[in-house]
Amino acid sequence: MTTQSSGAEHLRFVKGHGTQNDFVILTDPAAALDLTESLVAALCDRRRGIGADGLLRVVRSAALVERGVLDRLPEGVAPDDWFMDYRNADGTIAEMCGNGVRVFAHHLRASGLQSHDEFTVGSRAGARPVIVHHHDAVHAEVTVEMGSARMDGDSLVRIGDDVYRGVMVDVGNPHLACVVADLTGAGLAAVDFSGGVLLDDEAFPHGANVELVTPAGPADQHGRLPAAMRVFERGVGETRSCGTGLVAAGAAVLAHRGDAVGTLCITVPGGQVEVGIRAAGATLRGPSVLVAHGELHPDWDRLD
Ligand SMILES: N[C@@H](CCC[C@H](N)C(=O)O)C(=O)O
Repeated sequence: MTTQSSGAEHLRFVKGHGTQNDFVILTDPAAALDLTESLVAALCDRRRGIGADGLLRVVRSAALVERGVLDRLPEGVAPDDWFMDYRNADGTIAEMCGNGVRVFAHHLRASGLQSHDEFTVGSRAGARPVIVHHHDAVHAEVTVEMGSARMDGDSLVRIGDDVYRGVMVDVGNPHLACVVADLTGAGLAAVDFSGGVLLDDEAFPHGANVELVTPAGPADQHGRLPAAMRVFERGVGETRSCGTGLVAAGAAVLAHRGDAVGTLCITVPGGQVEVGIRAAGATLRGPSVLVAHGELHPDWDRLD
């Protein structure tokens, strides 16, 4: 985790992204770091720190319980599993991050912390089995078993002057997935998220991530339905991709068609991801890129 220089600690980090949803990765097996909200927010700040949509701490699951970060291990997570301790860019904790799990799994394989291609990643939402299809030091393709996408009624969101109706979807974390069937690609690109999103607090007491998704024609030669999506993330703002949001959007598009299962290829501003919705659970398959390795200066956050 650290190297010593002049008696001061230099915190090592990796920077990575999954379809341009980007993360600072800190390897901290024994949960020795005190990840305060302000520390995470400063690290994720694009001017003051490294800059990212979120932070992934790589930690042994048992260590989080021993250090009191978690009360108990989430369902299906073993004490020895590597745990993705996820934080949003504003420092808040979220239960799950789909793009994060792909990048996390890639980092484990590329760094040698994991020697198999199929293993389980722990998250606050439970165990997330992964398959690393191929990887090198920079690029990988990873499938994540995302668990179920539970749909639970409708709600509304205001974005600028427009109000959208969506379906509330729990993918371990909360989403409002709005299928806007008559929106063109250009119309989707023109939506202005700069004023944020206004949700129904009663429907989402802990906030939610909001997806606007538009189906984009018939299935491709692989039987995948195309769609396009933009997302506004809780604790971050607009991001160029959101893995849990892609699963929520995929389930919502299928429900809109009257289907319970199917496969989609969804385009987001940061790239393309394949989403499978099955009775047994959802899958997310897509790329991961490890962009850089670095070391924080011990005085990096001194403000004078
Ligand atoms: N970008 C993530 C989701 C991160 C958590 C989210 N902002 C929340 O607060 O629930 C993804 O890829 O799923």
